[in-house]
Amino acid sequence: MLTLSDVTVRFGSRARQRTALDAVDLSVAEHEIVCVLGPSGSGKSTLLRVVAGLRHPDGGRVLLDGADQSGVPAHRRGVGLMFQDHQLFPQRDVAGNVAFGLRMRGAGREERAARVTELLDLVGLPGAGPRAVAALSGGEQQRVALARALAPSPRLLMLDEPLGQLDRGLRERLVVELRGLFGRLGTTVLAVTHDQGEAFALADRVVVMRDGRIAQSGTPLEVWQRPATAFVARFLGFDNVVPATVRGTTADTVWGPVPVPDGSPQGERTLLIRPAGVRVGASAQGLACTVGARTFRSGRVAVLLRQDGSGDAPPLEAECGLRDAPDEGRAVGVTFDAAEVVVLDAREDGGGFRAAPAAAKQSS
Ligand SMILES: Nc1ncnc2c1ncn2[C@@H]1O[C@H](COP(=O)(O)OP(=O)(O)OP(=O)(O)O)[C@@H](O)[C@H]1O
Repeated sequence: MLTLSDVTVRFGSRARQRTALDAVDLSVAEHEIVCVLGPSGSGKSTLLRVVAGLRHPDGGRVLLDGADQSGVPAHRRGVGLMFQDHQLFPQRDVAGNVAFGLRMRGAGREERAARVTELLDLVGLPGAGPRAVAALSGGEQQRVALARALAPSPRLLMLDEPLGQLDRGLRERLVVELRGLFGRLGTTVLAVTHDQGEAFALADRVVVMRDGRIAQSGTPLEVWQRPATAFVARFLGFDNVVPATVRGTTADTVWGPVPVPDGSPQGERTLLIRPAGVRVGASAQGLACTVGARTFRSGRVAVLLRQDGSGDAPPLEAECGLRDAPDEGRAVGVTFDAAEVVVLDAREDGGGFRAAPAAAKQSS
């Protein structure tokens, strides 16, 4: 349905040019839900704007159903776009907002009224047509914005941070509803978000962006289980990511030898140890560490461990159950579970990116 081929977008004058999209190739199949994920400034919104026709690419092509869109204005592309601040018209009631795109298309009064009723039922706001948008909660406004974007039956629906403004509980609920709704309607969706939890819950396929390029594309499970690079791993909220030399089923790391799964790539690599694979036991066993900070997270405890006698080694994060998490200051021994260790394909990719994982983690 949608193909981006070698799409490049640059901003600014020649002297201070910034490449927002750098030769991006991306395809979205009919009925597929693709979520583009990435830190602030990685090019997510620019990608949507190029597809919507709100920004012309400096290079490359955008194809919809095989047709080149250069020269096709935004309103002729048949794509719906919902922005993060939902931009409802405050002077119109709910029905007036939902009917907006239909009115632009010249639909008659009866057709509009029937479609508004259908859409408001669909998004769980039956009978809300006469209500003033200012009197709606954030979540209700979000549903109205969604109904408005869906009303003209766009062949492709694009969502920019669709649930960005909402509190976490509501977001988690709405994201499940959205996935169900798109599935029932067979809507093709391209959404962008910086929230990995949202992307993983909504998408059939996740595309991770970094500096205007695609760092990884795959199903949520593929990306979660096997991040392509250290950058992707860190963006997903994993902090136990270190250089390693892999020989056979052992990796040599700053934390000493770590077992890796059979058949892992060999040589100079980057290692990811999931917190669930860091086993905390009695101090006589394994790597000697001292328990540092503990953080409660979704019914589990993230425990930061400092390796004794090694000021240089980064802290190790372990995931413990609520009842068995060791107290701060306790001396423990750490062993590793190879099943939770991933040898990443390339050596550390320079992705010393540390700012976003904290934000990404909060929502996980
Ligand atoms: N109109 C513009 N003029 C100049 N630079 C721009 C413009 N729009 C975007 N950029 C730059 O292009 C890059 C990509 O921006 P974009 O808005 O696509 O990122 P994003 O991933 O959507 O970020 P966020 O999550 O913060 O919305 C950034 O470096 C940004 O500063």
